[in-house]
Amino acid sequence: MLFQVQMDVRLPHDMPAEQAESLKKTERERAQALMRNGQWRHLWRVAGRYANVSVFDVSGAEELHQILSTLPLFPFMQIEVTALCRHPSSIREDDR
Ligand SMILES: O=C(O)CC1=CCC(=O)O1
Repeated sequence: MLFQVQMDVRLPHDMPAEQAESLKKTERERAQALMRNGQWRHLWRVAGRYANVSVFDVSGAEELHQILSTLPLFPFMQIEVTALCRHPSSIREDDR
């Protein structure tokens, strides 16, 4: 199943810079591992905001929740999930 996920990152202003950089580094490593195994299909920055729009390819809501809730930045993100399905007019073979 495909899910669009919007993540808005809200790091506390008083978080020490070192801690913030460490969290971002571990988040990047985890995201790239999930991209390599195909679960995190797209990752786009929302222009002008500390937010991303992503597409996940997972078995269902439980797997998606397991992934999102274990992201290093999870405690500092507001997350919105939208289930996707194939559009009948799409000509892209990978939109499944
Ligand atoms: O910067 C973000 O939008 C949060 C994030 C998700 C994956 C990653 O590497 O950073």
